[in-house]
Amino acid sequence: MYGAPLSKNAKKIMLLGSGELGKEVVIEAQRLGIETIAVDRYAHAPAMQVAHRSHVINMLDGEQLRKLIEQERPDLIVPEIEAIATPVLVELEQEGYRVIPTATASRLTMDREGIRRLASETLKLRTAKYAFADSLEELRAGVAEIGTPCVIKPIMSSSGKGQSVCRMPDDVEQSWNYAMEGGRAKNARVIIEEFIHFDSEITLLTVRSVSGTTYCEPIGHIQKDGDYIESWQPHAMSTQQIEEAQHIAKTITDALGGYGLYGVELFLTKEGVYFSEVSPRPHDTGMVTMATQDLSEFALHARAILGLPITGIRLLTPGASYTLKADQEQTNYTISGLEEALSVSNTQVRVFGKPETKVGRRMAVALSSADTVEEARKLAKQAASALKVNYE
Ligand SMILES: Nc1ncnc2c1ncn2[C@@H]1O[C@H](COP(=O)(O)OP(=O)(O)OP(=O)(O)O)[C@@H](O)[C@H]1O
Ligand SMILES: NCC(=O)N[C@@H]1O[C@H](COP(=O)([O-])[O-])[C@@H](O)[C@H]1O
Ligand SMILES: [Mg+2]
Repeated sequence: MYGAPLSKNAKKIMLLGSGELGKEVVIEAQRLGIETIAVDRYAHAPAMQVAHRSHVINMLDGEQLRKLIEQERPDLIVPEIEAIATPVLVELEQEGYRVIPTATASRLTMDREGIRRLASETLKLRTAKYAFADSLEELRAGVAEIGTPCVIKPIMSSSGKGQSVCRMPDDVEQSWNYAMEGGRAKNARVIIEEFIHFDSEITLLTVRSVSGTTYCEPIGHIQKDGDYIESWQPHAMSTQQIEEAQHIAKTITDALGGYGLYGVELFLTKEGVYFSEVSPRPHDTGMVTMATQDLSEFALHARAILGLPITGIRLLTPGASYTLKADQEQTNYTISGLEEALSVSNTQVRVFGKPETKVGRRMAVALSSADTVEEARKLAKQAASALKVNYE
């Protein structure tokens, strides 16, 4: 039971992080008559453009974060990125605020160490071998222990920022410097992971709601430099692989708890399924569900966090997504080619409206459906290739 947005009985959600994923969550929440507040580190972020109001703060600054939450008093605090002062969210939860899915889930997934130790050491899930390092010297020792090739990532980063593959011991210094430039927080800690030669990788979207735990059909994807380029649904898997994937997803999401949609990232190998990481929120590769499912991952997240039932998730058609990325840093840009992209059959485009481009920044995505995944992938790629970022 709640009133109209902006009225005294409104139900308010506050998004911490306001990128392309949050923009769709805001749209879905508004379809249910929710008042939405978008927060991020910069103005005119995508979700801010559709929310009722917005704030620009440094979300890694606990004082600023607490002050804003106490001023707005949202019913639900909905983290949309990792880089947030999560200890403050833990305190606020103890004081009676609701954090989605839980403050502990956002604290543990804020950095790669918390979630990796939970998955591997506490829950005994199969993961790549790993070590941590706080300095170049420790990194050399970590690489010697794990062996090459290995993957080196800042413990707090996303979309592949600061991530590199270290192919031989001589690469260590370059990987260290790259990680130091790419990390989100000024934290000089990295994870070293054994390189897994997987056959394919998937995201298993897993929803925890008042109706229980439900899984979407698996989403296959291809990543380049640690960031997703292309995804499709459903990804062909054996019954045994599906069972193993769902078991891992259930184990990790039960441990993290709460209501909401999780993106469980898994590697499929000959030796079995590996847990890679988990987002306690909609996943970038899951944007494909806007073209494939009756309820997209964003609609599912909105329903779940509001405590509303989810009686089933229907895959209506195979589909695919393909991203458009910028390759320069500019404040003035245009996107061209929409006419051509939308001439591709069964295709939609989402333009995020980010105010600036950066090298490798995702600016839009093409979404296509077809009778087969192969055909959908071709269409989405064709549409995305027609789009172009132009700079002044
Ligand atoms: N140990 C590994 N072995 C092989 N490939 C890996 C490994 N770790 C990461 N990768 C590759 O890099 C991609 C990105 O890694 P990861 O998901 O850890 O980074 P991220 O920055 O958290 O990305 P995102 O925020 O987009 O999920 C993976 O999807 C996979 O393709
Ligand atoms: N892999 C996580 C992911 O895709 N997150 C999405 O990207 C935004 C940041 O984009 P930006 O770096 O372009 O501002 C986040 O706000 C979220 O929507
Ligand atoms: Mg990932």
